[in-house]
Order: sequence, then structure tokens, then C-alpha cells
Amino acid sequence: MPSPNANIVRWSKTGRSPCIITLLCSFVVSAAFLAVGVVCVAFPLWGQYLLYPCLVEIEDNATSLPSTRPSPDATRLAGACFLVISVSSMGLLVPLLPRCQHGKSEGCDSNEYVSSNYFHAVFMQGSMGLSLVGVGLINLSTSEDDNGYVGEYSCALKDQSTLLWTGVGVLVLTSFGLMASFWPDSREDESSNGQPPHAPYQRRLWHCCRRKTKSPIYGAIMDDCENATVTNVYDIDDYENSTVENVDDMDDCDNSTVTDVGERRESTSRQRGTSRLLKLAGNQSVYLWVGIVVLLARLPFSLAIPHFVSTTIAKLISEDFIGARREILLLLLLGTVDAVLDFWCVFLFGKAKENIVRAVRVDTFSSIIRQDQSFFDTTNTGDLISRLTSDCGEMAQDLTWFFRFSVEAVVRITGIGVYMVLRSPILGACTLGIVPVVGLINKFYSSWLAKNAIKVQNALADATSCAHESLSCIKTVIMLASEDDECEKYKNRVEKLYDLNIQQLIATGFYFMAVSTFLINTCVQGSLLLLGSIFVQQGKLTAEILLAFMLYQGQLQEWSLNLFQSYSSLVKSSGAGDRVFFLLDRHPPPPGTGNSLVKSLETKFENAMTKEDITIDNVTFSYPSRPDTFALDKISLKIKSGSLVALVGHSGCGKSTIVSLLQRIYDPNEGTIKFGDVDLRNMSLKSHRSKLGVVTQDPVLFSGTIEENIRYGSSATFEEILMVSSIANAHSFIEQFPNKYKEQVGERGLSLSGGQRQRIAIARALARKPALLLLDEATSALDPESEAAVQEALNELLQNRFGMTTIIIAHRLQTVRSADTIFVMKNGSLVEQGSHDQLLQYGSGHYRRMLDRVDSAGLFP
Ligand SMILES: Nc1ncnc2c1ncn2[C@@H]1O[C@H](COP(=O)(O)OP(=O)(O)OP(=O)(O)O)[C@@H](O)[C@H]1O
Repeated sequence: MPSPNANIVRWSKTGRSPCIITLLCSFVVSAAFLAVGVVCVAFPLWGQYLLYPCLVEIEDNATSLPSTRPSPDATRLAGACFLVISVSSMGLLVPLLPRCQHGKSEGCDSNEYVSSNYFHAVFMQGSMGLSLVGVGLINLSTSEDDNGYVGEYSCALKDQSTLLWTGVGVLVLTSFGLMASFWPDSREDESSNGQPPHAPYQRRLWHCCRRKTKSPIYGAIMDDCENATVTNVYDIDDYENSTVENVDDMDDCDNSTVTDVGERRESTSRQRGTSRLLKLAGNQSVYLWVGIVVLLARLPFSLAIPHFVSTTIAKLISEDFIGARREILLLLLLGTVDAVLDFWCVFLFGKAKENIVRAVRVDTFSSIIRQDQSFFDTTNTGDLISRLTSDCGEMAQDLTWFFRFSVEAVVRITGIGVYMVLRSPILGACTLGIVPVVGLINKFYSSWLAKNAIKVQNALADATSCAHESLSCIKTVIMLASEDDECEKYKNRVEKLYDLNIQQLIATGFYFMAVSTFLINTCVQGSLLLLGSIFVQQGKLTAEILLAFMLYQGQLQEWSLNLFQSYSSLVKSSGAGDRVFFLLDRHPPPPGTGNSLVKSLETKFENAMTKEDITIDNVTFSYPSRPDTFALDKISLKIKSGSLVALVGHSGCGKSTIVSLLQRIYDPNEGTIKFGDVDLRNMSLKSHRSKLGVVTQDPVLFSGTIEENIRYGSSATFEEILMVSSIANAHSFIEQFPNKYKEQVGERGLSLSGGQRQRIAIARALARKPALLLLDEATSALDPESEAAVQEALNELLQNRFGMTTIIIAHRLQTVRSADTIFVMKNGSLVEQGSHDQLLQYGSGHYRRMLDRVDSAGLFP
């Protein structure tokens, strides 16, 4: 094998790109193989002359041409070997060409070159192995036996065994070389850092698949949601045709009965899911095509085995023990090659499956996480987790099953069918006749299976959501001693899933009983034996052929079942796929794409808009999940840049809703929110949010260290982290932990107290150096002493250092009274505004009444 390093040096010295030259050479070799293969297969009489040189060389460097020519069958066999070699090599080389034809600058880097050379070497090695086996077989079949017969393997097998076993050995070695290059330890994690893996084959396929992954078929990976438009995310036709709403609308327009509509919708969605699934598989075409090529290469080897079994038995019956041993040796030889190629079939299709699962999971998560808040308001988290885990896995599993078995099944069934019809048309027809019957039964079975699969997936999602909810609220569950209730709830859902699975089990059992065991094993085998024995009795058939028939019939039925099951799997997976595709297709309206004027403004004055005065003008808003109830009703207020304002009012009056609208988690139904003169809807969402610091009533931390949590969403240095922690009055308690800032906070920060979590959340908000700080009851969990300290520090920081605008929602009088302006709200409307003193003096009484009801702890009602 050429040394990869030597190649790199050679390349850098000459400055030329040998990559393309190497590839072209490979192509020329492959084309020559292809030509020889075509001639040998199509015109075996001419092909015999082409194969002479092989024989000369093989026959101990004899100077004369061999006395016997290869038989036409042997020539075809050799031709088939050449065809497989050339087609598979071309299939592997083609994806490299576009990368290399533009030379170094277009990605044909040294690694690519190394990988192409490695590939080339392994390819040549593999070709050599196949050639040795091919030539050995030709020699075997063309040698004369003692009686002068040619082509009956009558020469001593040992004469050729060295050649044959060497060929098989080379193939096995090649295979091990390839396996080693794919072994996970020999490469970097592909997904972790987006870097191509080291292993040469892996690297080459990685490049090919990566290019594909970026194609519009996956689409949903968006580096920046602000640049996301429907066209670059997904093929627009698919997008438009595939949302559930559209399907619903279409169906609603129809006057058909409800059942019709339901069935049609299901079948439409299934078809859509199926075609999308196939498109998805297209992204793994490299693996799938190579897998199919290997599959085809393997077929002659595995198909020949029953033939050798029957000829061995026939030879044993005729007491030709040497001949029988020869057949057994050939069977072992072909079986070994078959086994090695089988590994590659399993691996390549499995790899395609894993790639699909990985890509779909990442894309689905990427799509879910970019949904708007209204989606999460109405969708269960457990349900989404089930989509990510179970649906994605199931979909890809079934999809690759389809590719793995359908191609192989079609080829095998055709091959076996031809063999059978040629050998005995009546027995052949009798065996093949069952295929359409099984196909018909399978059609009903698969359509039932698809419907049931959707129910199963839904039930599974339901059970997952239930478990997820119970576990995420485990403290409350323990506190209220409702473990038994939760177990019961989960049990009920699992029972439902169990019932559906049992139904599926019964249907599957029935299918196998009727199709596999009764129809195929019993009826077909019985009729074959009956007919066959009559033909043998009449002398129309030999027992040897009948035996071969029985063996091939077993294979035929097995592969018919595989073919039909692969179809069922595809239909079934389209159910799981449909739900995943729904998530992939669900693109919230691209938020904050901004107009060019605003974009240029933002570039010019860094984050100018978020710092500006805020004007909420006549805003009306209802939550998407409750469209008829207005949380805000024609509210208008102005907040001066750099000021500290407080929102007060009774619980549920709409204070947090204003904070959500300012973050643009939702858009108002009516009215506008402006920063300076610019409507929030026209601003860049990403830059707006990057300038927000938000602390909510119940802040959530991520599992990890305190330092990581404070730095989350910013790039603060450790010194800055220390500073913001001191401001948030968190430094002192952090220092008391054994690992200080490296202390783990546990899942969702549950190993900290509520007050500690809140102070870390304040520090996290400050670490972002926000232009607008939103504190939604941020100090509610703090004791009065901590709150006072935090508030004091916050006031000083906000007012005197950075001039941030701060909006506080608080129930504590102490917090509110220091605000420049206090907005008093009632039932989604603004009823009073002014400073604490102004409101006491001139207010219409709302604030005063609230003050009157402040309790001894200083809390508003
Ligand atoms: N995600 C939501 N979906 C539907 N309705 C909501 C949602 N969030 C809040 N609401 C409703 O909107 C109204 C205003 O809620 P909001 O959270 O703004 O009140 P608040 O003044 O902040 O109350 P509190 O002081 O208790 O936090 C309430 O009636 C509430 O039930």
C-alpha cells in the first residue's frame, strides 16, 4: 500500500494535484475491467481470447498459450467478476471527482488525497483478491480431466486451491483493512466538533455525506434562525404541502364522510411520509449504493451454495467421494467470500441507518428548539422526547431494513425464479405462484400495521410524557405523597401501550402462521415434493434437481417474505416518519428578520434600539392557547431609556405578559412595541435578545458548575463572573461550597436552595451586560437582608454605571418604591403611573389602596 505521507510530500514538491491523476488512473483501470467484463459476459467466445494472458501467467509462466480455452460459462463468470470490480470501483470513485476536479482550492486537500490513495490501494487489493478467485475458478473449470473432459472441475482441485485460497485470503485481509479503518477508536468523534474523521474511508464518506446533509432535504439545520426563510429551509412545495393544517384544510373542504376524510388523510399522510423517507435515505446514497453493489457482488456466492449442496449429495449417492469433497471445498470457498461480503452488507446498511438516525435526531431537535413559545404552550415535553428517541430510531430502522432487503430480495427472487423455470417450468411455476398470493395478504397486513404503528407510537409518547412530568416534578410528588397516583397514571398508559403491542403481536403471529408456516412451509413444500416425486418417478426429473429445487425454494420463500416485510416496514415507518416530519416542517414565522434599514442601524450603533426608550402603544394581547381571553387590553406606556420602572398589580393582571412581549416571545395581537422609533417586529431578534437580561420568578439552572451557569449565554471572563456574583450577593455563599465556582448545581439546579438559584440567575443576567434588564419577581425567593443587598447593588449598577433600562415586577414595597416610575395594572390595563411619591399624592387611589394592604413583611397583596 502506498505510504500516505510519501504522497503528501510528493504532492507538495510538484505542486500539482496528483489526486485527479490518481483518480483518472483508477478510472482507466476500472474502464478496462469494465470493457473486459462486458465482452466476457456478452460475447464469451471473444472473451476467451482476452482471458488467455491470465492463464499463461497462471500456468507457471508458460510461454505458450494454454492448450484449453476457458469454457463459455467460465468466461462469463470471470466477466461477471470484472464487472463487479469495475462497477464498484467506479461507484466509489465518482463522489471523489467533483471535489478534485477543481484542484486543491476546492477541497481536494492532502487528507482527501491520502484517503483517495488509501482507497485506491485497498480497491486494488480487493480487485486482486477477486481476480485470483475468478482466475482460479476459470482454471478449475477449463482443466482437462483424465478422460479429456473440459469444464467439469475434473482436474485435481488442489492444483488450483493455492490460487483460490490466496484470493480468498486477500479478500479477507482487504476486508479487515476496511473494517479497521471504520473502527470508532481509530477516528475522532465525527459529530462532536464537525471535523472530518481521520480514518481514510470514513473521511471520504464523511465528506460525501456531509455535502448531502447540507442539501435542502434535511434543511432544518439553520446556523442562524434570523436567516431562515422557507425557501432555504425546505423545498417550498414540500413545505406547503406537508403541514398538517394544509392537509386538514384540504380535507375539510371536501364533502366526504368523516371516515372517508380520515382514511384519505391517513393515506395521504402515509404516502407523503413514505416519499419523504425515501428522500431522506437519498442523503445516505453513498453507503446505500456501495451496500447495494456489495449485495449484488455477494449474490452469486450465496446463490451458488444450494447448487453445491445438491451436487455434493448427488456425488455421494453416485459414490464419487473425491468429486463430493471437491464440491464441499468449493462450497466452503464461496461461503467464506459470502460471509465476508455479508459483513459489509450489514455494516454499510447499518451505517446508513445510524447516519439517518443521527441526522434526523439533530434536525428534529434543532427544529423543536427553534419553535415559538405558543408551540411549547400547547405541546407536551414528553411527547417531543418520544419523537426524538423512539420515532426517529424506528423510522430509520425500518427504512434501512427496506433498502437492505428489498434490493437483495428482488435480485434473489429473480435469480432463483430464472433457475427454477429453466430447470423445470412446471415446478418453477408451482413455487413462484405463491409469491403474488403472499403479496396480496401482505398488502392488507402492512396497511393494518401502519395504522397500528401510529397508535403504538402515540401511546408510547403518552407514557413517556407521563413519566417525564412525574419525574420533573418529583419534589412535589414526594411532598404531596402522590407516588401511588403517579404510578397508577403511568401504569394506565403503559397498559394501553401493552394492549396495542399485544394486538400487533397477534396480527404478526397470525401473518406468520398463515403465510410463512402454512402457505410456504407446508403447502408449497408439500406440492413441490408431490409433483417432484411424480416427475422423478416418470423420469422427467432427477432427484438431484429436485433437491436443488427444494433448497432454492426455501431461499425463495425466505426472500419473498423479506421483500414483503420490507414493504410493510416502509409503510409502518412512514407513520413514525410523518410525525417527525411534521416537527421538521413546522417552521415558526421567521422572527426578527428585520428590514435592511434596521439592520444597518444596528450595525452602526451597536444594539442602539434595545437601549432606546420603550413605547408600548395600544397593545392588546391574548395567549395563543387562550385566544378569547385578553391578557392585555389596549395598554399604552412609555419607559425612558436607563430608567428603573416597576410593574405592580394583583396576581394575573398581566405584568409577566408585558415582560414576555418585550422579549418578543409573543407578538401583540394589536398595537405596537417600539424601541426608539423602531417596531420590535422589525428589529433583529438575535441581537435584541442578546442585549436582554432576564430573571424570572422560578429561574432554571442547567446541570453543570456554578461558573458554567453564570457564563451561560455570554462569554464572560472569570473576573467578570466574580464581579457579577458579588453584585448579585452570590459570591459569599459560592465561596462556602467545597468546589467554589466549580461546584455542580445538579439537574436544573436542584441541589441549590431557591434563593441561591435566584442569585445565580441574577448574576447570569448581569454577565450578559444587558441593555434592558427584566426582573420578574427576581428577588421573591430572597430573605429581606439578601434582597436589600441585591437591590442596592442592582440600583447602583443600573443607574450609575451602564445606564441600563430596568423593569422590575415585585410584590415587595421596598423594591418598588425606589423605581423612577411605577405602573399600576388592573385586569390587563394600565390604571395609574408615576413615582411612589407622585402616586401617593395624585393617584386615583389604586396604588394607595394597595399600600394600605401591604402586610407586615412589606408585601403587596
Ligand atoms: N402561557 C399562557 N397561556 C395562557 N394564558 C396565560 C399564559 N400565561 C399567563 N396566562 C394568563 O394571562 C393572564 C396574565 O398573566 P400574567 O402571568 O401576565 O400575570 P401576572 O400579573 O404576571 O401575575 P403574577 O403576579 O401572579 O405573576 C393570566 O390570566 C394568566 O392566566
